[in-house]
Amino acid sequence: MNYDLSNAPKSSTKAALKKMLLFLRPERQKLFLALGIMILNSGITMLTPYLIGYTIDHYIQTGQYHGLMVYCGILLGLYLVWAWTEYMQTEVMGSIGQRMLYSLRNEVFGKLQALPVSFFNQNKSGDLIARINSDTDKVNQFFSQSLMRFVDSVFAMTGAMIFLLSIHLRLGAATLVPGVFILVFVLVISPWVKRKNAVSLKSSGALSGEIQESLHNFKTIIAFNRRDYFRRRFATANKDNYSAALHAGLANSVFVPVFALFSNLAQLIVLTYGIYLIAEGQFTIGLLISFIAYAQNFYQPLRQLAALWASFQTAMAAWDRISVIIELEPDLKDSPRVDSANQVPVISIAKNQPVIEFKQVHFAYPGGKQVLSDINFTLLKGKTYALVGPTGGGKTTTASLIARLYDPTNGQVLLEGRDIRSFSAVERTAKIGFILQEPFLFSGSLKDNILYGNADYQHLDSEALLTRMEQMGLSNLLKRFDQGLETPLNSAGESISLGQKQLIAFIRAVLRQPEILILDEATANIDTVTEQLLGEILEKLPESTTRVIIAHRLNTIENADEIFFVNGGKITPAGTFKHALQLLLEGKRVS
Ligand SMILES: Nc1ncnc2c1ncn2[C@@H]1O[C@H](COP(=O)(O)OP(=O)(O)OP(=O)(O)O)[C@@H](O)[C@H]1O
Repeated sequence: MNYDLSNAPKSSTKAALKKMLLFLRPERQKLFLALGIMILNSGITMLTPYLIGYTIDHYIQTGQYHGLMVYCGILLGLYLVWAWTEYMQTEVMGSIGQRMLYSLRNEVFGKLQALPVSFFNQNKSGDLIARINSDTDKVNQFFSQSLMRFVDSVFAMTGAMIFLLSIHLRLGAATLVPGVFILVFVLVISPWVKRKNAVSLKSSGALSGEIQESLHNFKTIIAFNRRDYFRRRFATANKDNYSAALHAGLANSVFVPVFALFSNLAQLIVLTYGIYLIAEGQFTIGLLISFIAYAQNFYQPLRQLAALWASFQTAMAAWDRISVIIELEPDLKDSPRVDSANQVPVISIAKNQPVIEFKQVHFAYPGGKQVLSDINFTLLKGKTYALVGPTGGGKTTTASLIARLYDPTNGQVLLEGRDIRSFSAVERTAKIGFILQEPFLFSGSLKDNILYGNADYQHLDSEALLTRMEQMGLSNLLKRFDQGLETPLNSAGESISLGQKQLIAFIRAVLRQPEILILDEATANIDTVTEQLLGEILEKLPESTTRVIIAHRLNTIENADEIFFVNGGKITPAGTFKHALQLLLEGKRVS
């Protein structure tokens, strides 16, 4: 399946909005509350100019100062309520935005946890970080700041429009004509603006990807003195981002002068036409003052809408980048037997029975060439197997299929006689332990790292854990660490050696006592004395444990019960250790 997010199709604004509203469902009540407050706020904004005009015509021009005082009091009260609604709408919408940001990030991150390895092969982590971190914040900013002003503006404009048309139909209609031009302009220009914003977000994702890649590989960069090369690559990505951001900024700002021009035009129409109407005796000064205020109430928010519209377009482009992840369906689907209430009981099979079977397995990485074709072999419970073969021959790929990091493109992998896809992830990972070529460590203590994913021992204190490790012969390995179980580690494991990292991965996998233990070059960086110790520990594992060892160092596989030669898309039994050695030296596949 193609998981490349950079080629994902863009959705229409309407479809994107629909999906976004679904996401806002839990906030329905709060949104209605905010809407109520906004209506009150806009109602006051609409009413006050009319009251001012009325006061001028009825009390100031006639000299009735008592009435003037009463209306001033009413206006003061309304302004106080208006100030309260301003505060409340910021408060309510701000909290909706923050909650949305919180659940959006959880949702996207949760989806990433469910996606298969091939997704991460096809997308740069820097870009994914940008999507989780800054794109979600763009959506939040729209919700917590812009949406409220957006709705506010729409209300204010609708109210102003009603007042303008009902005070004087013709003058009102003439005042609104420039608004129609603005509307047409917005409709025509918006798709272009959204596109510019999408390009800008994409390039800032690419920039994060570039930063992440060079930070991740900083040692190699320094060792090979490739700083200039990466500086140039960064400069290119930075320039692309700069120019995309500049274009997006220009696109976003195109609204402001156009809106301002047309709203000034509207003021001109009100003044000239209004004064003409007063001269004709069809209009009063008070009404003209109200009218000017309403025209402002209509065009002021319209000007604001220009900026808000840009924020909306950015949020929509960001939402596209987020929702494409949320909607991804993992292609590593479990077969239905896992989900049924009457799950097939897992019966432990006896020693020397088939534990793993490959049946006509074909495999190719997405967009890549065929790595394995028509593979058939069986691994028996309790035996030790070795996979040997030249670099790039397909050993890790075979091991990844045994651990179901990928599904075959064709054919079937059976675990204990059942399609491996019919096991839940929990069942499968309890049975299979995989020590990868590059051990994964996270920040915390050595103890945290070796108990990672071990539900049985998670609760053990250090003393109980040490006793358990002693029984399994693992405690001797702790001598390779100054502070034993409490040795602090950072996420990249920079504070310890590669061999030490492999030891941690080894202890972690062995402690779980899986039924099948796969070691992919797991001891390549460990000295021969310690390696012997590891060999003894592997010997101590229950008799029923099946071991699959991938190693270039031949002494590691000397004691294997069976050796497979992996090369050129084929896996063939290599017979004795001597024969395997000969094949490796010849570097050719068995026919
Ligand atoms: N994530 C990937 N995406 C695309 N192709 C890949 C990926 N991983 C491996 N390959 C390709 O699949 C083939 C087999 O790779 P694999 O890692 O299984 O070889 P290997 O025998 O384990 O090599 P080594 O001894 O170097 O570990 C290689 O041609 C490699 O380029």
